[in-house]
Amino acid sequence: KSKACRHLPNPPSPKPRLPFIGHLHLLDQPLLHQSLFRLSQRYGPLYSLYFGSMPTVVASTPELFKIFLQTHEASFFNTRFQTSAMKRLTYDNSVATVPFGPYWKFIRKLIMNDLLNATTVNKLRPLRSQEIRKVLKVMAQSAEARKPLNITEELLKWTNNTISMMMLGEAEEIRDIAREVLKIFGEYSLTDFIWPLKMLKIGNYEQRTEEIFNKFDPIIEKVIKKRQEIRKKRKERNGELEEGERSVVFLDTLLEFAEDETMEIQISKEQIKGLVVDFFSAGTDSTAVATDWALSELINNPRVLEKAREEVESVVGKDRLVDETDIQNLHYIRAIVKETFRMHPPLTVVNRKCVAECEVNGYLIPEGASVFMNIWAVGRDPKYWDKPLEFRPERFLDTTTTTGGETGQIDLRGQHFQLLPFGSGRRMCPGVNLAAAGMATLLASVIQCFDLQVVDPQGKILKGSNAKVSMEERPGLTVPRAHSLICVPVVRTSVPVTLLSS
Ligand code: HEM
Repeated sequence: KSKACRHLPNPPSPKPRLPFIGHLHLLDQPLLHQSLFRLSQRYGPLYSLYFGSMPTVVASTPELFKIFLQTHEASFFNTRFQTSAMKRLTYDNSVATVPFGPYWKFIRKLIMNDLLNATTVNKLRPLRSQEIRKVLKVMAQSAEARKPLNITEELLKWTNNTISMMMLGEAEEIRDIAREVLKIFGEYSLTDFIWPLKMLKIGNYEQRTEEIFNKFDPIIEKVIKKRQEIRKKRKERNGELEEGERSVVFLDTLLEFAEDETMEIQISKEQIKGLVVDFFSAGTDSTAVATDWALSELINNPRVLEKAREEVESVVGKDRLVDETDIQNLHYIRAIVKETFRMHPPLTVVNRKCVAECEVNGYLIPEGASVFMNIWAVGRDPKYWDKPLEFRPERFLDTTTTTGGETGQIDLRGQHFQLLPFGSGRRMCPGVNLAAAGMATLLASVIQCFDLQVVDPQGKILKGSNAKVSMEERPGLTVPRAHSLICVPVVRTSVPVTLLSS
């Protein structure tokens, strides 16, 4: 311990701590955020746990989030926790977990300035619009056949295709394997927490990771090679895009950086592949899951749906489909997006690692400890939100004050510590604008075009107050609804069908 911290205790910790498993036996709920919440009611807003041999500190208030993410940002800057599958399948180069240092700075700058900056993202708007049209078309087909549609599955395809198209300029070949990668990222292996098991390599987790890697790697190699060819030909045409050729996608930019010998850091092929997996894992499941929660809340809250519909009709009208550029004028839809993130953050626990011991609220946070910030618990805490279990987007439009401040002013940019679905500070999610705009556009488009009729497991349409969907959660890479959203879409009479098939 450093001199200043020598006398300080660690945050309170449950007893006993067992050999090898530490406190894993206390995580008695299948959902981590719920176990952590339950323990916080007993041990307070700041307590410590051992995940196997990994020391962990759990925080459960916005005031503590601010201390960790802002006041002491430099001490909690580093790598988040990652499983062995994540390490292997991101080529040990995940930007989300790479330690703070020259490579992280370089790649983070590249992401912010060259990939996810407003100009590039705007240029790729036609690609995103096309992917939303595809979802609407599938819904329209299902409506015509009066057949139930697994909307959860369509949303996952939508985000997977969108990210893939923006990143690689194609989606066909990589789609299925990308889904497999995400699936194994969603499982965490006990062996990742308990070192004796790690040595024994219990279970077939490691073997499956290897199998997925061996399928993924040749596909991404092929995609890169294809893109190199396209770039070569484009160079021969002095940068001109060929008729029908897609815009410059993220991979083009990354390859250009890799070839540029004047760069301070020469990005390697392994690092490019790692970033591709990073974007798939960070951007697809999370956006699809959040949109699924939003649609489910709209089904269960017809008042909110009606109000959203009135807004879409007054801003967009009935003669054209919603476009991403409409979102700036759709205030209520944007409030629905925020309200969804408050109640259902896809990443329920924001995670950092302590790189330099420090004092927080009179306790010592030791170097090497993981910090788990339970943002899910704060989103539902009556201390910070008025009637937190009610889905009421209006809270983000009015200026009614709660203990947390004026909720009407709260945004998603990590400055309001009671709402942190995208984290905060220099390691905050760089995809926040892309994700929030994509979600809002998809929601507004579905609201404009369809009524979603809920069906029971036998496929029978439910009516009136029975037409509700379950809000149960299940564990995963992010936290999705426990059951797929299955509905029969019905085209609204006000929408010219020709718009949907064009
Ligand atoms: C609803 C959708 C999304 C949610 C809820 C979400 C949430 C998050 C959160 C909570 C973090 C950690 C932030 C922190 O520790 O302060 C993060 C990091 C990250 N996200 Fe997202 N994200 C979403 C979409 C996206 C998209 C679409 C992309 C890219 C296209 C993306 C790329 C990343 C990357 C690269 C990081 C790591 C940043 C770093 O460590 O420097 N995310 N995201």
